[in-house]
Amino acid sequence: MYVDLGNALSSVASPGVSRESLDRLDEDVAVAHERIERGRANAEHGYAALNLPGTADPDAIKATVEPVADAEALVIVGIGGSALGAATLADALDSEVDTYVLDNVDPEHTTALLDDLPLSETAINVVSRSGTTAETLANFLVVREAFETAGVDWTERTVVTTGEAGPLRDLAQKHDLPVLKVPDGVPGRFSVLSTVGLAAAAIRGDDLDALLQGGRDVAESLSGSLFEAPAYAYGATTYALDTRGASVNAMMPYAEGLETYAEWYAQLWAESLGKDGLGQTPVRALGATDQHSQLQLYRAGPRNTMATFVRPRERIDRAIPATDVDGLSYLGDATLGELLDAEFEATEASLAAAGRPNVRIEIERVDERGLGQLLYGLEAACVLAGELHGVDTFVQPAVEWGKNAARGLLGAEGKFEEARAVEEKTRLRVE
Ligand SMILES: O=P(O)(O)OC[C@H]1O[C@H](O)[C@H](O)[C@@H](O)[C@@H]1O
Repeated sequence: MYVDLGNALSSVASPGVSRESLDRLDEDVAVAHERIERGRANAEHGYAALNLPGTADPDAIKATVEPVADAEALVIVGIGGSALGAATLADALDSEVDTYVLDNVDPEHTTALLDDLPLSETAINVVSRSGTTAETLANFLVVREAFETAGVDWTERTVVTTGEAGPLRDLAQKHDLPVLKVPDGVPGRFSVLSTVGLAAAAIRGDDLDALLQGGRDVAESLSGSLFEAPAYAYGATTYALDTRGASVNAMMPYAEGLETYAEWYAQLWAESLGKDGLGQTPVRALGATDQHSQLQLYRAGPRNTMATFVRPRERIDRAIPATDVDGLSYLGDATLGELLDAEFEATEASLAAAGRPNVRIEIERVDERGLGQLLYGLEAACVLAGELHGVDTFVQPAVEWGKNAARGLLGAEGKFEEARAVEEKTRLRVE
């Protein structure tokens, strides 16, 4: 993973960070790095996730999913950190296994998907760390029933990924389902390189070793200086820009397969850093598509936004056929990849020319190793940014509040006092 901070410097952009400020910030990076290393060494909650490239066991994962290795289709049932990592891999990597993610409880969508799937050839990977998340459990019950109605034994087609205990673990034991344990100390949004993201990847036939190798590439580069560790360079620069007014960070990969990566990043950034009145709002964008929608705002709107560009240095390319149509002949000398790269360079330069901060992240190509680098790299960047901001990166109490309110409304057992806030809503109706 390569990071270029040039367009974040105050000589280019406002807000921007001076080279001298980065040098001073590097002392804080050294302190934060020590804290992170201590957390990793003691496998503390959250920090333990940065050990996954060395602790995940790809062979055990492959062995556990073996009963569904013949699947033609895969449904991942999960939400948030229990879906977005696997969804990112599925979006980016080719597989013969058609992969679908049920991470919402829209009945029309769920019904349409189940109606279309070849259920007897379909594998289910139901994923919930807590084993209690209402959306995931509800969707799983619906999927199960669809299999039963079609006369397909769902117990033969299901792999469960969950924590040590909980309702989903109980259900798996009752039906003797293959179960993968979510490792201790790994919050959902940091779990893609564990059983949470890798079970689906294994069913799809992705190269787990290369994914973990990508993670190791970045892990090995972590050091006490942002000038030596690309992941820290990114984390420290976003922190510096945020504290200087860039409260929005638009993630804009220039690769169609990385569209879901921007979604994954949005959860990582929002849930980890949005605390104590702090945080940088993540925005999902896609190059070149969103040049034609969002870019106007980023170049000419309020000076509160930084852009993060991600691009692979190599891609499988395709020539643009020659044409003699007036004004279009220049396209015939190019490839689609060259056009996309030109759009990328032009957009980056256009923001810099307007004094708008942006950072470039590159990988060699969108493959398992490159994805391992991008995923682990942003996790390490996020942990560093959390240290610099002084927030508790690994909790999400605000999300838990809403989960409790929804469960209370549905009449779940237990005291969900948050549900009362729904009744107490302030109303000013206009009809
Ligand atoms: O894996 P689960 O326990 O089902 O949790 C799924 C998701 O639930 C909540 O929304 C949390 O805020 C997320 O961080 C978590 O990833």
